[in-house]
Amino acid sequence: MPKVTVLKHPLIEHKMSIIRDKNTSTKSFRENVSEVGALITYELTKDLELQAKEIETPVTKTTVYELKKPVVIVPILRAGLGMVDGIHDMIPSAKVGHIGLYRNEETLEPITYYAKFPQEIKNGCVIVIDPMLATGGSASAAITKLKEAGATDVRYVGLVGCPEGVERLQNDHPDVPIYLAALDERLNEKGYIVPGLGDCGDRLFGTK
Ligand SMILES: O=P(O)(O)OC[C@H]1O[C@H](OP(=O)(O)OP(=O)(O)O)[C@H](O)[C@@H]1O
Ligand SMILES: O=c1cc[nH]c(=O)[nH]1
Ligand SMILES: [Mg+2]
Repeated sequence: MPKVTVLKHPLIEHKMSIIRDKNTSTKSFRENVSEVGALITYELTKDLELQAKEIETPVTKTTVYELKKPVVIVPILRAGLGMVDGIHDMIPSAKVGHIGLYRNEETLEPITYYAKFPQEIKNGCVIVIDPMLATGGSASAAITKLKEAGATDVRYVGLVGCPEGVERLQNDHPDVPIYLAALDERLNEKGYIVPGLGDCGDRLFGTK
């Protein structure tokens, strides 16, 4: 089973308190989602491989260490876009791929409408982003598409998950570690996470 890491950090808890509040403005919601993305990146990347390189500081020659493999960030549209800037600020060399999925509101099955990945997915570390891990159908379908395109080192990052989504992702992709800011109680009858934060895409983009 892949590891599930639920981050425990006062700054993440505080930002989640703002994100979950239904009275938070679109601007503040967007800023806090991106900032939690940046904070999760620290934990998410702590096992990335390094390679040695010789450089000169203003004082002397020395050995420094840089990331060995390329990093590719792949947000699941739309809501995944909200965490891209925070993660990209931490890893400016990362390439960004995109996958567009939406859930059929009745069946909750994900429908793919767009996919564009850089070639580095084949030899790089691929970070799939979707703030909400609800049934897990969207994250699982996105990762399947990435693997079909050649990705081998994939990790998933989200804001809020629930037991149903974690179980689905673990079963479908046992090799993919999961990083979340919070693991909530359950899904409701409409497929929303409880207590959750509502519809993340709508709250990010002001569409409701
Ligand atoms: O785990 P799942 O049950 O698949 O649900 C999670 C998905 O639902 C939401 O997307 P939505 O379908 O609302 O599309 P949007 O991001 O374009 O709003 C969310 O952004 C996830 O992609
Ligand atoms: O609670 C949920 C579940 C799926 N998608 C969302 O945006 N929110
Ligand atoms: Mg979506």
